[in-house]
Amino acid sequence: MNRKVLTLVLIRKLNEVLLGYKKRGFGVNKWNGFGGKVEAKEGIYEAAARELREECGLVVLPVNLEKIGLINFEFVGDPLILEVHVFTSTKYEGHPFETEEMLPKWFHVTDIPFDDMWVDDKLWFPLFLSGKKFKGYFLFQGHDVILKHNLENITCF
Ligand SMILES: CNc1ncnc2c1ncn2[C@@H]1O[C@H](COP(=O)(O)OP(=O)(O)OP(=O)(O)O)[C@@H](O)[C@H]1O
Repeated sequence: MNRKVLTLVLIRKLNEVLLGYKKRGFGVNKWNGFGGKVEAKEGIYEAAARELREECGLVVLPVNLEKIGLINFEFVGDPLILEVHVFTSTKYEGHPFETEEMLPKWFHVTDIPFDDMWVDDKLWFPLFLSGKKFKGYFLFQGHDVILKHNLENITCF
């Protein structure tokens, strides 16, 4: 089984979450957190901080990232498992700006654009928004249909 390790960073203010509109590549035209592939010889926290900076200019120290989720995604017909490590942080520097990859925007927690996000987000975002940690698995058929999933609350990583 092949695995690709990815990061996903959700920056939070009291009542808002920073999302980015993906302009190219995997998940194009969807709102999502910031993230991407962990490179060889790079730690997962460092990778998360690097991707955030590359995609919207915000600077976060790896120690200020809190790991809140681990999700494995499988796509029917594809042997590659996406292992996504989800982080949050309220401690960042800078102001988000548009890059070649993402258009950042703050969303109120009651106004998350689920209809224009990955369909799994609707299931685990409520856990994130209520400060819970979770592990999950999603089996996708194509990019829009979830055939099977499980999601569990955990107390710590
Ligand atoms: C299937 N359901 C999903 N639900 C929510 N989020 C998902 C996701 N599947 C992937 N993601 C996230 O989408 C980003 C892809 O990032 P992306 O820049 O395309 O990755 P990668 O570094 O491989 O790109 P390049 O190969 O360098 O172009 C990355 O944050 C990853 O965690």
